[in-house]
Amino acid sequence: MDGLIRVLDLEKYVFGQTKERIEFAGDLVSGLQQTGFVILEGHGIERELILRNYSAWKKVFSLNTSVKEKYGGVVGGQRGYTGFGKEHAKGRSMADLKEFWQIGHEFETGHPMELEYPRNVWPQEVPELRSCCLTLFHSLERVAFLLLEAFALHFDLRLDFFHDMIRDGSTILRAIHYPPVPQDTLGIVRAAEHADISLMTLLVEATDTGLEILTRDGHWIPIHTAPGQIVVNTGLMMARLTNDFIPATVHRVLNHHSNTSSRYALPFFVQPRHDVILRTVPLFMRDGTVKYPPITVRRFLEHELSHIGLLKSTK
Ligand SMILES: O=C(O)CCC(=O)C(=O)O
Ligand SMILES: [Fe+2]
Repeated sequence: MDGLIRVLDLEKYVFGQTKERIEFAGDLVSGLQQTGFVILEGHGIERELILRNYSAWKKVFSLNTSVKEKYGGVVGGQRGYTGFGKEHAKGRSMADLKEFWQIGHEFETGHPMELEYPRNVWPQEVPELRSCCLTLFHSLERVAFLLLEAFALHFDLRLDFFHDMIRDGSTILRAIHYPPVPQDTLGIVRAAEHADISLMTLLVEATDTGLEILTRDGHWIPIHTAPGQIVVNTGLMMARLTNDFIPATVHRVLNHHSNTSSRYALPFFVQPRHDVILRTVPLFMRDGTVKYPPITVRRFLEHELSHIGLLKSTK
């Protein structure tokens, strides 16, 4: 099934002339429209930065649980550490086999957005983490800006249509540790099938295989990536804006039977500010039907996070 997921080169957009930019934008949109996933090269993020992040995060997750727990407890796991047994896929009661740590935007004192999100939580035991993690965060955000600009170009929207939503957004970089899988997992997997809540997700190369997507005709296929490639997928927020024209494709991370080692992953969930209203863009209402009523990002996040065990249920 290799070849089903398109491989795109972002340099074609960044350095290309009008014709090449338009071609890139068309390939991006049709790739996402067909499978909800594309693979990106030429994104300009140095592999060395990614490897430095993994080495710092491995140190963090190898700390004693009692130490990691000191950095937990932020409402909804929005920032800092969330331990095993907390998050489960929507509709599942068994938690995924993972622990994770989330990082968001940092604002200077006095910035109007300073109090909008919980503050980042950094482990004092791994002092080198903050700088390489924030560098990766901003590098991934730059890639997201470019991809969403190409999206807007393809649909003849204002080029900063999506930028206006995600600037200072509720975007999250999530570092995940999936430990070696126990012999008998009773059907529990590293990450059960789910669609992402985000507008778009960027996944820099995970340290092991296991990611699979559900195709439109109901088959699970593995995603294979080469070193340095970024997997890009669209989430529920994009599906709402586009009336499902761009899907939020279901995916999962399977345990591999030979797994005696940990797996680490760094998904970057690109999300708008809380006050942004997710409403279907008129161009996607071709036959006049709108599948999803408008909802603020704040309300949508509360609703979705309550379904995966991270927030108490909301009305
Ligand atoms: O671990 C991965 O490769 C992907 C994780 C994922 O799908 C998620 O956290 O939403
Ligand atoms: Fe996901």
